[in-house]
Amino acid sequence: MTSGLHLQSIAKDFLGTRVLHDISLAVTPGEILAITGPSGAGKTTTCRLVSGLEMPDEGEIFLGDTQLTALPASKRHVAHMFESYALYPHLNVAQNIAFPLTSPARNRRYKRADVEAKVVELTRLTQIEHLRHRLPGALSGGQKQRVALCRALAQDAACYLLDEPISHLDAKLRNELRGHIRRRQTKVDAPTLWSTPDAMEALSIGDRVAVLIDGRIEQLGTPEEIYFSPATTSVARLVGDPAMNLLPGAVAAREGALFFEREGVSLALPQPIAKRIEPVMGHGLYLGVRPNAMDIRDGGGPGTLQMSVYAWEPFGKYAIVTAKLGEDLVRIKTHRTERFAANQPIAVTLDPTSLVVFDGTTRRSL
Ligand SMILES: Nc1ncnc2c1ncn2[C@@H]1O[C@H](COP(=O)(O)OP(=O)(O)OP(=O)(O)O)[C@@H](O)[C@H]1O
Repeated sequence: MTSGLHLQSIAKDFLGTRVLHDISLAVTPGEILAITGPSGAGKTTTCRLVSGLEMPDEGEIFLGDTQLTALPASKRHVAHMFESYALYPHLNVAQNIAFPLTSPARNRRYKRADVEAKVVELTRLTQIEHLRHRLPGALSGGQKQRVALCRALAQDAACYLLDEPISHLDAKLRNELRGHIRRRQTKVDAPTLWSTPDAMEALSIGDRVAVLIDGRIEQLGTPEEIYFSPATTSVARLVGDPAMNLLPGAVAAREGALFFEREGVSLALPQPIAKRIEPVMGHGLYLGVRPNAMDIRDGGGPGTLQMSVYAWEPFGKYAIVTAKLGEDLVRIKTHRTERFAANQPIAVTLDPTSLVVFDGTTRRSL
């Protein structure tokens, strides 16, 4: 007896174009797998394949020992929260949330008091309790989104699919709800797929994260693996706020050490990185530097990079300085609170222990 959700080598075509390639995923009961990727990467299509709104062109989907692809959507016991909400316009908020529990199509019967208790619990959790008697037409986008979320979470499903469940809420509510929903879903005996274009949201909600780019899983791993060891430059570009800086350059060997070099930059690479680079000496490469692994210094000197300020964005305790390094723009997260003026020269140091190196041709990390 297997448990959890398994997607095995799934492929999907639309109008003769392949939009999902060889997708294999496993999500265990009580686990949240966050799927993140840019718009059009295939997140919604993946959810729709699991709930039965689309059929795969290749591959199989199992929920426990049941082959889902052989079942119609109504028999899959999957709670699907749609990105478009899909609320019933003639039912009020409470009736929309209760609908999957009270609909005659369901085999399980719930007591009225139990349904009411679920509605109260979930509307309270999502802070829409006061709207329980409103029709969807009289709700804001963010309120509708919370109704759709409650309707999915209210179900005793064998699998939960939450497609961009909190994207239209304000930042404070998003932060609060992430924690509440994480706590709730890791206690249920069913897997959860959470789709979001916001990679940082994916890292904070998922036990594991799948990064989907152009219909392919670019990387599947723990939030720490995705953040600290992005497998490719595409993942590196997606993750982080701001994302990792990627500096193109080359490696040169001098005096028994390896240096990252580009116009105006010569940086000795720490030994562990140098070892990984040796096999691809002579290739171009990208040096990946997180904005918080750089610091702005008062003076120049060996090991510092000379840049000029392009833009300065203060955020209270820290600021983001965008600076020009040759033709590239580099983003630096600094705890220095003074104002940086446009074109001001700055000296920047890098923390060598947090550098990531990518092959310039394959764009995979070394
Ligand atoms: N019914 C359809 N017919 C044709 N193409 C489709 C259809 N549905 C989706 N696609 C295409 O499939 C690809 C994946 O779309 P999908 O909606 O799964 O992406 P997504 O990652 O969820 O994007 P978003 O974050 O914008 O919602 C896109 O190129 C999209 O245009």
